[in-house]
Amino acid sequence: MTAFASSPASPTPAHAGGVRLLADIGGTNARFALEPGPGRFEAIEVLSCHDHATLADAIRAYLALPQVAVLHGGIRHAAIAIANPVVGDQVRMTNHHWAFSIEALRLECGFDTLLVVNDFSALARSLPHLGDQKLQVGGGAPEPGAAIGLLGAGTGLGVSGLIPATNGKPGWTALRSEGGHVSFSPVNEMEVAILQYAWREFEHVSSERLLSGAGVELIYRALSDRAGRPGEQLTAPEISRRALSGECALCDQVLEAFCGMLGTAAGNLAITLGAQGGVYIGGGIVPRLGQRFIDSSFRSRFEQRGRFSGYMAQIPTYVITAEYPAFVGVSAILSEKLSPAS
Ligand SMILES: Nc1ncnc2c1ncn2[C@@H]1O[C@H](COP(=O)(O)OP(=O)(O)OP(=O)(O)O)[C@@H](O)[C@H]1O
Repeated sequence: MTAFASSPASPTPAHAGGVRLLADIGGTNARFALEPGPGRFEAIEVLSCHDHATLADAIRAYLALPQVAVLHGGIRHAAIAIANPVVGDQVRMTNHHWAFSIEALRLECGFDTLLVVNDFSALARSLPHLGDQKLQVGGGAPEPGAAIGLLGAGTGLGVSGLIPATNGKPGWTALRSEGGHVSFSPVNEMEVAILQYAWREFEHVSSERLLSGAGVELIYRALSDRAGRPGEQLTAPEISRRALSGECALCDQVLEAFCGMLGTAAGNLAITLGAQGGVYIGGGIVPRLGQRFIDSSFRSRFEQRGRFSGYMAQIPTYVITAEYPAFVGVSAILSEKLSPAS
């Protein structure tokens, strides 16, 4: 478990319905926070999904932590962003074994309200509120009111976006997308070789199979095989570490391939949505690459679009630098659901 300092107290009023519980559940990390008042995130903790048999166990473990328990006298309202499609009451994670009924979980935890939404739909809702917690990587100014794209590589590849609200009100509608599962499209010989290697393991090679932590490891195996060193295995964090320290040329090639492929995927999303409001990159991997990502072929691959290269050159791309942006989105969704009763 990793603990982080609480955000500083702010003068926003307390929620009338008491302290709220917010969670962002990925295939590897379960991030929790308490929200005593609008936009105040406190007692942020990151638990490992693998340490808990069920999501209910992880929630109970978080709420019982001494530094958390002291801040709440029981939770009435909670919202969870989770890495899988959410349709109906039954939830089954794509990249982890947790599965549950939303209503059964609500009753088990004793909440009045439990909202469960897709993690990238929640993250998309946070984009208009990021302020300076993003870093622009190329392109011009975003076109006001135009669609916005979002993708993030972590345990999986999350995809979403924002389109202007269509109900006549100001604001945005977040897309419910499973765009990480589009078919991977190689654009050069090396990527064709990586695809051919991936076909040995998967009948359908989606973008997520390569643009994720497991994907970094697969690219490493593919390029090792191509270099005549088959069978080498390294974890994604170790590949990054060796690449960034300069001690492994092959690892650096893997990161370069990963960033280039992400550029193509981001460009595909931009051109499909007409995302002239920009494309945002989230997820756990890219922020860990720092300057190496900025210096990579990501942006040139984003723009490499034949007759549409000029169109793409105008579209800004951003790396999300906020540490816990999904809490902002999931908090807004819960507030909307409870408003004005709470
Ligand atoms: N330095 C690194 N370089 C490359 N990959 C990394 C690095 N550190 C962690 N990873 C990989 O990132 C993944 C975890 O990503 P993240 O922190 O976004 O988790 P998550 O929110 O649980 O994922 P998701 O929301 O996609 O299910 C793991 O596959 C891990 O191997």
